[in-house]
Amino acid sequence: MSSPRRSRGGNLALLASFVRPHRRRLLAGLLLGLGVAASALATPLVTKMILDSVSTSASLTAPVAALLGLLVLGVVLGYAQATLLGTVAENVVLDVRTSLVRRFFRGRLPDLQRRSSGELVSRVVADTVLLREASSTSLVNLINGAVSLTGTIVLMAVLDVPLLGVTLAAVTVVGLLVAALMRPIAEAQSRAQDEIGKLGGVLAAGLDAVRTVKADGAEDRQTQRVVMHAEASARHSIKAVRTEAAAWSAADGGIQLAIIAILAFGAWRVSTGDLPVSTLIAFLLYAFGLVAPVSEITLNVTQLQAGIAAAARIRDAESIRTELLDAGAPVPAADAATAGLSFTDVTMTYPGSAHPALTGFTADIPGRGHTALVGPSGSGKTTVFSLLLRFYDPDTGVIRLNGADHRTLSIAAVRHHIAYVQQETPLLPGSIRDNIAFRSPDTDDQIIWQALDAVGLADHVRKLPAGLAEPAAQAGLSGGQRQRVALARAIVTRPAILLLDEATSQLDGLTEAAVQRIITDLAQHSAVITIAHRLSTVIDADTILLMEKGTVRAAGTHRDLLTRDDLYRDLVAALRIGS
Ligand SMILES: Nc1ncnc2c1ncn2[C@@H]1O[C@H](COP(=O)(O)OP(=O)(O)OP(=O)(O)O)[C@@H](O)[C@H]1O
Repeated sequence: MSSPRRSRGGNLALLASFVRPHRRRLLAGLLLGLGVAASALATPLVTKMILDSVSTSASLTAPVAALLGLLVLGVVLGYAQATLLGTVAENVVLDVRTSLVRRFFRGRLPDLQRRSSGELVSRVVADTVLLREASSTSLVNLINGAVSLTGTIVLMAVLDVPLLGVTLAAVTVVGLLVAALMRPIAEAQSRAQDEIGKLGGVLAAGLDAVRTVKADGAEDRQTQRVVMHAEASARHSIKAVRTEAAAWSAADGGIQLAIIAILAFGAWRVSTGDLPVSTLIAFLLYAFGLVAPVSEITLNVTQLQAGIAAAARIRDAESIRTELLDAGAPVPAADAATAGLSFTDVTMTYPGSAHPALTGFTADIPGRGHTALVGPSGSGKTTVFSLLLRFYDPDTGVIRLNGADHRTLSIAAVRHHIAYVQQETPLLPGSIRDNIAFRSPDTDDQIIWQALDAVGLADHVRKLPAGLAEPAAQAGLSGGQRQRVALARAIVTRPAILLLDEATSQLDGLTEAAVQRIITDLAQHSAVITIAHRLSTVIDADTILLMEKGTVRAAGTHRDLLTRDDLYRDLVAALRIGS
């Protein structure tokens, strides 16, 4: 995704919006910077006083002391400014990182799925670094540089107007040249960062699928796909660096040329008696002093531009809409008449999709018992789960939970009511304990061990060097064991509804038996809804909902459907789940 391009004014306002919460400290940083600039500006004037004292044989003590005082003042104020601005910069980065990460985890699924996770990671990791300099140091240094430049020019005017004319001519030419180079630099920097975002996306996807990449011998091709973006980024960055170097050289060369012109013109005026030598020396000191603000302005404008582009990308990531997790009513208590779930004529089309995933889906699922969803690929089984978890809302129709319209309930309350075991069960960061007590981190170890026992993993975990504290990623868990960890996570919460998307593969005998036991056990007091992929699961289901093209084609028990539905018979035969 390329970053949005806006007007310069709009971009500066965008950058300012990140800085606004820190404006007081930024202002203090600016004032300290002005102090540094003032002490630097006063130095040549005091130098002139010393030179004049030499010719008039006056005491040198006061001007030398003033010079030392200015030196100490400059150093102290400079130190204070650097630490203050550095702290502001880190705080801006921390604020942005915190708000982005919060937004990503609270983001609506459709918005998140439109972006690659690698790109989102690069927003938090890389773009915030560019924002750091721009949002504090560059902004303040730019103002300091401009003030120093103006101050230097004013003091030059006080010293000698004809020499100032030479200086201004040089500064104007340099300024115009540098300004012309700024836009190409900004564009190249922005393109380089866009490529880094894409690189993050391709790299993360490739690493997620590293087993497939290796099995298919695609290491080099995959590397090339990532490196292609790194190369493109480097190409744009090199272009930016070259143009920046041209801007620097123009600025530096222009000022050096001005100094030579001042020296030649000034020396001639000294020789004609129009200019005292001390004035020429003071003027030259100011001319040398011009190098610093001019290069400061050049450097900070380029940094500011990079930061502005990063700010635009960060704001774009912030357009991910968040879920209002707590708005709405709690889930009503179940009574005999209303307990469970009902779908009435539910239709749902994924954003951007031409065909509905569910159409006229109607079903009643009791508050207790095992309901299995069976159907061909793409028939809408996962979509039913996504609607129940409120990852999406139906376009039309009503879902009721214990009699209450699902949409009037708070998302947090609905999800609290449900445990979800995905087909692909990624391990979460942290230990085995963290993975199982994910929903309630203070769950008692005894309950965790019971859950591990129920899924047949207790012996395996006991043998791990750190037991429950073993980092999950290092615990050497097979696909089936990972699904059992997810099952253990689901049952420690004693959910009112368990959604289980059964693994199509990876189920060893032990896992299959554990799944079976848990379904039977939980179904005594909860609604267990499975997307069933094996015979043992469907045979035991109290009700099977046979789905086709986003709707319920038939409902009944395994035996029922075997006798009366061709599609079910075909599915049973094709999946080899039938007897
Ligand atoms: N995020 C999405 N965006 C657009 N269309 C989607 C999305 N997810 C699913 N679909 C489409 O919605 C329809 C139903 O998909 P769903 O995943 O619910 O089917 P399923 O029965 O679970 O399939 P499977 O058994 O293969 O997992 C399919 O046509 C699918 O292509």
